[in-house]
Amino acid sequence: MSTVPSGGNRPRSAARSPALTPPADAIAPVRHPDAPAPGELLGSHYAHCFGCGDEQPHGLHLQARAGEGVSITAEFTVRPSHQGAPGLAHGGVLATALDESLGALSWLLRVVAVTGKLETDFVRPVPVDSVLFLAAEATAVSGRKIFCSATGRLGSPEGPLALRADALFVEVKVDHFIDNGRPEEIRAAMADPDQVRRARAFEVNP
Ligand SMILES: CCCCC/C=C\C/C=C\C/C=C\C/C=C\CCCC(=O)SCCNC(=O)CCNC(=O)[C@H](O)C(C)(C)COP(=O)(O)OP(=O)(O)OC[C@H]1O[C@@H](n2cnc3c(N)ncnc32)[C@H](O)[C@@H]1OP(=O)(O)O
Repeated sequence: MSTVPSGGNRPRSAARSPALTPPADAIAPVRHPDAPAPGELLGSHYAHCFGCGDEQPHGLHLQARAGEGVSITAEFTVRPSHQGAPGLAHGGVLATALDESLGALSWLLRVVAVTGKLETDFVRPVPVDSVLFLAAEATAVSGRKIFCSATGRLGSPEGPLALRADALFVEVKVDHFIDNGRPEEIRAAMADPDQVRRARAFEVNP
C-alpha cells in the first residue's frame, strides 16, 4: 500500500487522526479502465462548483488533469480576492483548493464521493499571485472509504512545499445530492444534458 505522495516530510500518520489511517485490510485504489488518460483535462463535475465550475464567477476555477494511477495534478493561481492577511492567501481558500483536487480523484475511480474528513498542514505562507501546483493521489480503499493525500507546491511541481493534506472521502449514491440539495438546483442539474453527461462519467444515473 502506498503512503503519502511526494513532499511529505514525515510519515503521513504521525500527526493525523486515526480515522485517516487505512485499516489493515484496505486495498490499493484501482484506476477505472475508462478513466481519462494521463495528461487529459478532467473538466468540471458541476458548472456552479466553487472549486472547479466554469460558470461560478466567485470560484477558484481549478483545472485538474489526470495523472498516472489514481492521481491528478492541478494548478491554482492565488488572486487578491483570496487574501486572508495582506498579500497572503486565506487558509480556508487553500484548504478548498486541496479539497477540490482530492475530489477530482473521483474521475479516475469513477465513483461519486464526498469529503468526510480533511486535515491540512499549512507549511509555508502563500503570497497573492503565487501559482500553486497541486498533486493528489488516492492511497487506499476500504469499502466506501477512500483514503487520499495531496500537496501544494509554490511556483512549480518541484517548488517549495506549502501545503499538505490527508483526507477521507466516502462513496455516495447520486441520491445523496437529490435528497440533500436544494430542489431548485437539483431540478436545474437534472434538466441540463451537459450535467447529466458529467454525472454519467461517474457511472451514476440521475
Ligand atoms: C442530479 C444531480 C447530480 C449532481 C452530481 C454531479 C456530479 C457528481 C459527481 C461528483 C461530485 C462529487 C463530489 C464533489 C467533488 C469535489 C468537491 C470537493 C469535495 C467536497 O467538498 S464534498 C462536500 C463536503 N462534504 C460533505 O458535504 C459530506 C457531508 N457528510 C455526509 O454526507 C456524510 O457524513 C457521509 C456521506 C460523509 C457519510 O455518511 P454515511 O451515512 O453515508 O456513511 P457513514 O456515516 O456510515 O460513514 C461510512 C464510513 O465512513 C466513516 N466516516 C464518515 N465520515 C467520517 C469522518 N468525518 N471521520 C471519520 N470517519 C468517517 C464512517 O466511520 C464509516 O466507516 P466504517 O464503514 O468503517 O464504519
